[in-house]
Amino acid sequence: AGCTKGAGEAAQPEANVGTDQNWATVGGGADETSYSRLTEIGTGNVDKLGLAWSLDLPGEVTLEATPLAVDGKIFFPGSYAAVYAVDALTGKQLWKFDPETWKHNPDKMHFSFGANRGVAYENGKIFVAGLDCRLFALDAATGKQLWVTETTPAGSYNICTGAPRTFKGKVIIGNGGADFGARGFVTAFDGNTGKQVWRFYTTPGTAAENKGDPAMEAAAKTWGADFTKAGGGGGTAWNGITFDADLNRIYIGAGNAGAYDPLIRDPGSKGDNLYTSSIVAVDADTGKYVWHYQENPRDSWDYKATPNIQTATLNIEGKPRKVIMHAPTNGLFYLIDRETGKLINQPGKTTLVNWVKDIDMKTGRPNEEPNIRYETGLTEIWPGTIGGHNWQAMSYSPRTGLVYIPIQQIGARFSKRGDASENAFNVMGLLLEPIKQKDGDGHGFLVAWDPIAQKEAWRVKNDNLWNGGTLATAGGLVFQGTAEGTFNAYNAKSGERVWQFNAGLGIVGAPMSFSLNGKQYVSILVGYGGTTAAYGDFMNVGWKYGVQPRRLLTFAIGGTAKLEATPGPDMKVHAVDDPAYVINEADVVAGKQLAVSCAACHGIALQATGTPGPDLRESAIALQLDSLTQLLKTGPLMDRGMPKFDKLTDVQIRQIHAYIRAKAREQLGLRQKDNSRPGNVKL
Ligand SMILES: O=C(O)c1cc(C(=O)O)c2c(n1)C(=O)C(=O)c1cc(C(=O)O)[nH]c1-2
Repeated sequence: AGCTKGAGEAAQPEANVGTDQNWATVGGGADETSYSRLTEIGTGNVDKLGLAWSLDLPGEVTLEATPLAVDGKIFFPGSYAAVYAVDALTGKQLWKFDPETWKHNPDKMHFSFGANRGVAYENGKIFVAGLDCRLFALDAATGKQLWVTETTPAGSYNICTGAPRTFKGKVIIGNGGADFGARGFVTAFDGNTGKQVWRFYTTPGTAAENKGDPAMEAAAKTWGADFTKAGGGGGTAWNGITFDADLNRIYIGAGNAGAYDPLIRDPGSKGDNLYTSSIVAVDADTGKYVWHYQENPRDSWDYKATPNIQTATLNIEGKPRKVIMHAPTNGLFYLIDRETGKLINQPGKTTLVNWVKDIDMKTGRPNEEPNIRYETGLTEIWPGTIGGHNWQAMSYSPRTGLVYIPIQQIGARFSKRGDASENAFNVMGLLLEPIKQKDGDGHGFLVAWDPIAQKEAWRVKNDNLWNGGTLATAGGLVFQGTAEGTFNAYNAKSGERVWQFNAGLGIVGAPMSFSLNGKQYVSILVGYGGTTAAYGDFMNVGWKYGVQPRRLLTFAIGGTAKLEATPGPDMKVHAVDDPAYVINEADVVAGKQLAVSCAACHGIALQATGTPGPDLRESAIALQLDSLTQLLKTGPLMDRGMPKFDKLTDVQIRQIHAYIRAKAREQLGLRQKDNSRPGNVKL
């Protein structure tokens, strides 16, 4: 298994990289390279690539998952973790399983945004985690539930949006909630029984809880005495988790620290706050700590190590090295020796980065730029909290030796004072908002990155910021969907766009490829969304709730199927006013604060663009007090993802209604725009 012939100097060993016939885990192979070894679809015939079939998915909203293809069937989760099984040849739905999270643990719907990043497969079973963090095992043949287990404690702020991964008869899942100080952990369960095998926490607990656990005792030394009282924690592993069969390890991508401001979450300390913003290697059988590499010591900016963690063997200066490749949200690209957890080379900057000069190669610690820790109260930082690269999978091709990263160029303003706009969120005492200032800000880029030279080979600019993950293939192609609804293929060496398909709706998920009866297919879920869709004012892509269908698309050479034409993007907000309605200003002020709970699904300051819920300024239900009251109190749309808010009083509902009315009038130019910020966001 040497280097691929004729693939150029940078070619790397291809054996065992990625996957071929089946695409049995969200990242393709266990190595999370999102690489297909199939070659039928290539640069020579991609112009003949066409739609083989499509499946409409009524009722779905955001679709973030990479589907799986196993032995002729495609499996994927919808927005709220309903699992679909589809015949891979015909696109016919075979079965659907719905975990009905809203019945089991409806409170968790209050801090959700309708997204699930994937299912796992092993030994004839499909595994999926509901938003409420119950983990289900299903019979892949029938969709029948085999077992279910709770993965988080009752009453926790953890939600589960990530894909489980399987390894050696086990299934592993993490959770989210760091922004609210939830303590992160991953748990491995027996795939046959659902019994817990081990659990690894990514931040320490109380002294009593840490006692006797060396990894937690070591981590606790990097936190002050009062962090548990202050509610500090985080490090939630809500996306990247990778199994390394060579070394029998699991790599955990731990999220940001919560609260973001270290003085709030960890008063009286200057510690690193392990294992937040770190990759942690643990033993796959026992969950015992092996090493960690912290990308952002004492994280203060919502930087997360959660993007997908790739494993590979690269020939570097003539020697095979077992590596991890990682592009976390902080904008750097890390090449790490996976045996030791040490950096192999100086991390490169994949996007606009202003928080760090470089990394000290002796200690592995960043040499931070001055005034990035809001020393003077206001800090502008690139990348911002949305990240230089977020959960959208990057891919790696051994044939080019390049990694294909869905990059974002975006900054954030952090402030402890009142100098922010209505787009700012006050998250536990710290104001933050995304900012666009420099050329290229607010755009995504498909970046081809050389991990050994630590430099860019080429980049393609996207029209919008928040785009899909990538697929690299042995046919010399890179596939990516975009916010504006195109599905593109590029020449993996040159970055030239060689194919494009209009998917009719923005894409955030990643494509995958599989082979059936000797023919290669490429599939992708179409369903714009994700947390960044809530920044409607900042980034209008024009997708409307309930207008463009959510779909699974499958392509093959010679495919001739056509998508039914549907309305294109509409940048206008069709706000509705009732001139007879008299706005009570005190209600608007109170309603604005209450409406913070609506932001994840209806947009920050009610500015929605492709969010999982409608734009309330256009919503017939929300604009009438009676129907809004009915909706919030009785929860008739809970099965569609709209929570019940039965703890709200009539007065509070009236206040929310006044705010919706006011925002509709602002939109129509009938009222002065209010750019002031809402109050503190704390659960
Ligand atoms: O701190 C957390 O635990 C947590 C969880 C999640 C999530 O569960 O999806 C996201 C984030 N953070 C986050 O910071 C982030 O940018 C993000 C984007 C998305 C998404 O699906 O679009 N989820 C999350």
